[in-house]
Amino acid sequence: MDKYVTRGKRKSSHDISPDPKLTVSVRPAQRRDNDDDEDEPTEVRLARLSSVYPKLEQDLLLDFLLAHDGSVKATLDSIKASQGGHTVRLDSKPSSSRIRNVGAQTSLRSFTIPAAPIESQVQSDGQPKKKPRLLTRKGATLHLFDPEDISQHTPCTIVHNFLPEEEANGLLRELLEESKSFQKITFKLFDNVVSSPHTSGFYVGTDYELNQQRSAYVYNGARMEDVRKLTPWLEKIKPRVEEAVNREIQERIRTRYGGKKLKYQSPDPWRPNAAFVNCYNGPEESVGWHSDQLTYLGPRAIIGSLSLGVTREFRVRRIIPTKEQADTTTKVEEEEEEEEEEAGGGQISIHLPHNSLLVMHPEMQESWKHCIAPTQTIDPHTIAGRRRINITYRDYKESFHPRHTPRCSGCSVPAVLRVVQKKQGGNLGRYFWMCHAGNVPGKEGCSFFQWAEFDEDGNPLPGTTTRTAWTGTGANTSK
Ligand SMILES: O=C(O)CCC(=O)C(=O)O
Ligand SMILES: [Fe+2]
Repeated sequence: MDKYVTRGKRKSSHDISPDPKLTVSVRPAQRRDNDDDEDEPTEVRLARLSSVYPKLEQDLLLDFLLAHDGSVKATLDSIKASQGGHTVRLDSKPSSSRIRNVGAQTSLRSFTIPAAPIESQVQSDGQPKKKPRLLTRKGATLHLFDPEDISQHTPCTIVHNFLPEEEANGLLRELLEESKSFQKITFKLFDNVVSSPHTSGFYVGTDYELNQQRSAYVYNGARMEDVRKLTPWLEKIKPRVEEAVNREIQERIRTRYGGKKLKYQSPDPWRPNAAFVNCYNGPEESVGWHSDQLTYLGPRAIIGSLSLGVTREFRVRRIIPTKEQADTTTKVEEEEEEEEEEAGGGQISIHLPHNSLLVMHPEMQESWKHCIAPTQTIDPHTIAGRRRINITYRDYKESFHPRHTPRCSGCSVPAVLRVVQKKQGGNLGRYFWMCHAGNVPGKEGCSFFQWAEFDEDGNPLPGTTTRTAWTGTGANTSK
């Protein structure tokens, strides 16, 4: 019972935060199911809803309740109003798969957030309108299914049923076979060597890239030996992903950034030339909270992520900044940050079904973290069984090839690109290069540190190679 949503600062009678001081009030015998009682705990409200709609799952009822600020009356009115005309027939016997199915979940917009056409999100002066407030509470998870909700409230967009079915299945079959030889990634976390709780493989397009990856690029302080050529299916769908991601990028610029790309975002089309393929074999396999490495992608990186097989939850949470804004921060981001700060920073869960393409937009890696949460159960997939395959297509930029980027002279490991994600020191949002040897099993890090400077389009500026001793700026560890 720890999933809650709060709206704005309103501490109203409908604030449904779990307050340990609240005692379960005894419901007066004559109370009608649609009366609201200020002191009533969520459990009791849920039980009242459940008594009217016994066949609906508790999770779904809770979602509805939360979408109505905890008001049982408003929830019941809304459900009644939705009967007959709505996509989900709430009064009919719900098959649990239908209710839980991504395609069948109603959107939050349908309930409390006025549905606005995309165009109307941009004001006449070109500035994006403030989005409807939808806040997550610390320690709480807000589940989003609807593409418009996801686009509004996260730095991601999603395309369901992305490929024709036979192609998605062909790709899945091929990668399930490939995944038999995938490895766990090992890295050093503080003084321990840890390995990722899932397996992965890395693919590039050409022989030249393959050689470069083996001889020049460094990951977690080590060379990657197992680099593979894109498989026929990975190669085949690459142009589709490219086309869709570029379309989503333009759509986002138009509808969310007021028609102008973000500072440091590349104006060039996104061109995927590498893919990490992840395999999660069973509900317990996962990937922990992280931001993806910017080192070879540059600032404001964009990633196209295709999911196949078992549906899993992709969780995102904003890294809470302070009021001190860095100059890279956009107006949209400032507003979102303020909201998050007020809310105390919860997490949002995006459900990724088979054959869905998730685009991680340029706000994602610098300001948010993401993970694939371990879970108790999964719905087995007809082809994949317990497994989920995920492909993250990436655009490795020539200007971020290790031959162009700073290298630490104290040890042989090339520097990694990071961003200051914490307020201390007044450098929030600034990029820097640092030695990654501290993350290499068996190697100690050195103090190499250097601020990274880019032009408006995210290209490294020449002559920014002054070496400075590492003093600690509150930077966060990347994956
Ligand atoms: O499996 C996923 O959807 C995400 C994987 C991921 O975050 C990564 O490869 O960096
Ligand atoms: Fe990631």
